[in-house]
Amino acid sequence: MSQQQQQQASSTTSINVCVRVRPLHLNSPPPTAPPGSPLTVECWNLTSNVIQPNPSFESLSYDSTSSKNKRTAYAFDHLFYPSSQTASIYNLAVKNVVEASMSGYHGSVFAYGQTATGKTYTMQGTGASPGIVPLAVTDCFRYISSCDDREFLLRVSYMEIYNEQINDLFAPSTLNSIRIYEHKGKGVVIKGMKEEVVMSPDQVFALVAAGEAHRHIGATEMNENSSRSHTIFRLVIESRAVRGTKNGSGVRVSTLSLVDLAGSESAAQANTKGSRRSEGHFINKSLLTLGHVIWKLSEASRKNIKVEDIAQHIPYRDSKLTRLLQPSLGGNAQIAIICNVSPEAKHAEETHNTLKFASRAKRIKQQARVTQVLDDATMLQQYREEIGILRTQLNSLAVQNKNFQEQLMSPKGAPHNPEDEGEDEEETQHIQAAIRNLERLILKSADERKREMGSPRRSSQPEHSTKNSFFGDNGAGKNNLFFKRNRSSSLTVDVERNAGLNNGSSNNNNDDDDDDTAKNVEMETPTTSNKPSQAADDKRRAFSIDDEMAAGGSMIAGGDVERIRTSSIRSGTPESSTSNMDSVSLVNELQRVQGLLGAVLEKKNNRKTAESKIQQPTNFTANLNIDLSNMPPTPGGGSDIPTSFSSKDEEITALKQSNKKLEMEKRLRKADAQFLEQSLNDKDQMLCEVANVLDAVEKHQESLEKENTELAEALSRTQSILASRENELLRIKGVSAEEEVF
Ligand SMILES: Nc1ncnc2c1ncn2[C@@H]1O[C@H](COP(=O)(O)OP(=O)(O)OP(=O)(O)O)[C@@H](O)[C@H]1O
Repeated sequence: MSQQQQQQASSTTSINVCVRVRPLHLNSPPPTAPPGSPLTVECWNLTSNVIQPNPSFESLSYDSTSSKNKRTAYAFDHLFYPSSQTASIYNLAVKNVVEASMSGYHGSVFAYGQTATGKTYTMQGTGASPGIVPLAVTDCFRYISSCDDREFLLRVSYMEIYNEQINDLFAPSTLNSIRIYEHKGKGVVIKGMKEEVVMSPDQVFALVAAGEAHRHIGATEMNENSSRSHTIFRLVIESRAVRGTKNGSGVRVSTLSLVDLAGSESAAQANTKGSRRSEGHFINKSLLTLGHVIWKLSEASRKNIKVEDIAQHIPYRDSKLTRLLQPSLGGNAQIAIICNVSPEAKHAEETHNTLKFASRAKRIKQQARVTQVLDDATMLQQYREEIGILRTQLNSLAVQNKNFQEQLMSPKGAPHNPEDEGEDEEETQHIQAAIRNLERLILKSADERKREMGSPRRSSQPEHSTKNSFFGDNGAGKNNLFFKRNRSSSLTVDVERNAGLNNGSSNNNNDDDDDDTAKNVEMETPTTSNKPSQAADDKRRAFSIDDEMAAGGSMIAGGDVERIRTSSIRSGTPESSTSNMDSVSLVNELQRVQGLLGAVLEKKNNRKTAESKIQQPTNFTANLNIDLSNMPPTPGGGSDIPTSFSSKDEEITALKQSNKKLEMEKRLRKADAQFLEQSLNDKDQMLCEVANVLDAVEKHQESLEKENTELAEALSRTQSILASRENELLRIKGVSAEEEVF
């Protein structure tokens, strides 16, 4: 599906870099100092936003090769003392990134630093001191409730990079099926990652808590709950103006990535062995690549070179971490980096390394832009369209009912059939439930909801509760669900129930009586995909199931997650195809490409069949014609007005049947359209994979050709050397070549 995108330019910004110094001792309250006053913590002096070595600790000395370190002072946007609360870090360094993401800019927040310096403490926090993730999530919903002119659709994913492998923390069973590839126009795409549409902070906390249970954590000498992986929590934000929308203003799509990096560690200090040691190796290697990328980006900024212009020289591909972070680091995002350090003298060298990383990051210039998607590639737009269709159905049903009632009231009206009325009522309830379900996923402020409900354009029957508490009974900021999990234990039953994880459906904490009615109606509904309530329910679950219609919105602006979709193509990755490919694998690759092309053609054929199905009248329409033409003649000899009671009755029954069939046909067409769209998306996907593979094959072919040319050149050089040696030999022997032959 094409994605018409529009980007609004913004001014250049720097990365907001701050440093948090961990308390020296965890079991006693950290020393405090009035704001701005100096504080000495073991081997570091902290003053305002400057951190420098404490000269009185010179005797402890670090590595003799780094004597320069002993005098280096580092200044940052903010310096947080050991007594600082995460909430003040959030307010000073992160809040503006979160707000920027809500208004359409990509945003990223990283926690970086040596092992055991408090990265996870900062990102997740505790019940008493919530971390960046719960604070940011709560703020996002707060933003929505105070935003009167836009509506939002939020979805989340949670992943980790463990030993250079990406794991979906919402769906650990998808191990090995997640892939990253570069899509022309969409940038870096992650394929196979599960996303959940979310409607309240508690729902997000429950999901994150459930995801945490799958995260790799292990004990080392330095941290008994050490993260052995990098984790990325990602929120995709779609938003749209609700009033005064001009044509072409589109849907804004942005992401907020909250990244808890694993800590760098020395195998000796962490005293790791076996698998812990190899985990440490992967962690250090990816952090080294991240450091390299940051250094290159900072050098580019120092030389006033645009990051986009040198993207191919930045080693993003050298690790999964930098590959995933490429869209954030690549210039188009608002970024905050929280560098966690230890004040302990024995870690001074590592602390210097972190501070140097932070200083380099500070130099990087970003140019974030708002991305607007103009076509229907966003979920928000698709939901809106579906709601529009359902409302039209509802209105026509109401008109139909009104006409019917009028007919009944007329002196010659048909006899009342309570069963018919029941059916209509049921159908109305289905449609209303479907609208409610879709509307629930679209978030907006309470004022906006009230305004909508008062709007004469809407149906007179309320479809929504005026309650707009995203925050449930807990109230904003309590985040109880988030902290139910002990890092090393599994989830409580309570959390799983709240997350709605077992049935794969998104949970709504604001369920009221109306919603229960909706659920009952849906349960009674036969499960055909063209029932409106089912269609809506399917959409609601769309991000919890494996086989899913693509909505496109999640792949926008690069680096986004492509939602899980069943694909016939699972084997091999473009990345693996590009390296060390011998001729056998080249042949295999070509065969694979042929297979993919075959699959694309097959999909195309399917699509054609579906299209012709839509163009032809359906059986229902055909039957309808027969039914109408076979209507019994009226005993008035062609008069339009039936004279007998029973013929009127038959006419009404026939009309009702034909209406029902028309409705059915409409739904069938809708199902066909969905099928078409899915086919189209699948085809897009396959074409993209084919393009990737062809790229890889072409590249390999080029390298083989180059190798051939080199070999031919080497051969001809060897032949000429051989010829000259032979001539030399003959000359030494003193005979001519002809004499030698005879
Ligand atoms: N500012 C702080 N206040 C109180 N306790 C803290 C603080 N920072 C860290 N801690 C505690 O220090 C310990 C280690 O912190 P944490 O696990 O967050 O480190 P980390 O940097 O994420 O380590 P790793 O990289 O190994 O995962 C935890 O027990 C944590 O609660």
